[in-house]
Amino acid sequence: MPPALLLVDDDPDVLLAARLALAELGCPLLEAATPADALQALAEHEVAVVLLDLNFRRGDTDGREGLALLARLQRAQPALVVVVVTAHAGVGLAVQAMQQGAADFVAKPWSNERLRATVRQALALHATRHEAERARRQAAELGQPPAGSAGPREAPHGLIGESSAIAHVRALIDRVAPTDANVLVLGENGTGKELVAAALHRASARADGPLVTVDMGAVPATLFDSELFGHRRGAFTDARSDRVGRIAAADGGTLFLDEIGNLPLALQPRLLAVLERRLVTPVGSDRPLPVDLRVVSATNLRRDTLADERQFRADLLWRLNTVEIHVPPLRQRRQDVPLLAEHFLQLYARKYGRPLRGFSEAAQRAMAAHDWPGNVRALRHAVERAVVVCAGARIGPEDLALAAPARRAADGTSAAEAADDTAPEAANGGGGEDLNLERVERRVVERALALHAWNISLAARELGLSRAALYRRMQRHGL
Ligand SMILES: Nc1ncnc2c1ncn2[C@@H]1O[C@H](COP(=O)(O)OP(=O)(O)OP(=O)(O)O)[C@@H](O)[C@H]1O
Repeated sequence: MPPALLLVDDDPDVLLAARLALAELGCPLLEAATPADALQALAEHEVAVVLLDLNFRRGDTDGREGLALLARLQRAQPALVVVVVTAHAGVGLAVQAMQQGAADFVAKPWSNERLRATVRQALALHATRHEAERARRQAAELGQPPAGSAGPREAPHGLIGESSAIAHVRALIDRVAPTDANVLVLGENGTGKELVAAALHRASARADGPLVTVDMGAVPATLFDSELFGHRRGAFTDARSDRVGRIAAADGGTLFLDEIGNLPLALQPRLLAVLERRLVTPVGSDRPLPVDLRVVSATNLRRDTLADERQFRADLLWRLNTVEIHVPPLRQRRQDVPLLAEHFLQLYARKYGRPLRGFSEAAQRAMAAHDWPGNVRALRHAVERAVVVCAGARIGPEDLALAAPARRAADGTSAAEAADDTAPEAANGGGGEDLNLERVERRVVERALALHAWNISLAARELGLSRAALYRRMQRHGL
């Protein structure tokens, strides 16, 4: 159900007229005839926009009550978008309302077209505010918790864990962040490399500047120049307007080059040239622009693969890895599993409104024995899934649905081997071919991941999916 539009007026005829005019917008309409009704509607429903008649009490002409209600509505819900309605002579009042935070105004008698256009814009504004709020919450979740709310071992890096390995990573971040040194973050997929990059940015002198991420595995070679360097209008057929490239967008901040190991050899000199000269020339322009940025890059390739000049140019590597931070796989820091699991449990219990009492002992044992080939991301997905499906007060091993390789990994089989022989018979009780679409999909996703050593970009390419689409599937299957 989309959030509602609340109409506040004590004149039933005006309410009816507004209802008729706005019905075609397709969002739920609520009505309130008094301030108390309006505040109650706000408490009981998800409201995006309020259409508030400032002179909602008949005979009231100075709009005092309307303005007071405007303030109370905004206090109750800061993301709310309020459009005020005034009598035709009341433009001064409308201006006053807008100074107090109303987003727009409509004068009576209104034109239905204008009213609809205004409300449409208000709904769009609410969607933007809502999205910004969601992004803010997500950023907090990802490691920028609001002051005072972080757990003791979490702040300020957002990197949870008490293993000496993660303590070492945190100490390196502290030491390196204030310098302008380029940093290369190494580690398997899902170990937290992006969190490290974000932590470096936040703790640097560039924290007030932008942090711009480029997934080097996802930029098609044909769009590389335009995406990174930008283009001028008319530079090629589809260039209808100027476009700022990602590198210029990071000016004054940090450029995070994710999956740098996937940058084709042929394109590497282009990136190197920009990093060496600190000048970027948009496609179709002959004026290089100076850029001031710090580069953090990340890859899941092993150090020795990266050092192989047939894959990666030594001069580019040398530019990127002034400092290297290695984030170890979760199986090498198993002490972090309980803390991370507990953190994700609290996060998702809140998100899904499920007051769970923790993990059963068997679940804790299963998590401790698991190999976690997908690292922290897989743990996060497993706990989210468990929170959603758990029927009891505590999460059991069956809720976690750890993939077969995990359970076998505890007996010594490697995760990749086990992923490779996830037998269909296991799923359908031993006979015939298992054609259950969900299970087939899970197996295929698992195989692609195992085949590419959990390199998300390569597995996504193999499956013909975008990285985001693969992440969604991994999440659904608890991988
Ligand atoms: N130490 C940690 N504390 C809390 N959350 C973590 C930690 N490490 C990873 N995560 C979480 O795990 C998920 C994966 O982390 P992230 O995206 O940083 O990994 P990555 O190594 O960059 O993965 P990829 O190589 O696939 O892009 C994210 O949801 C992140 O918040």
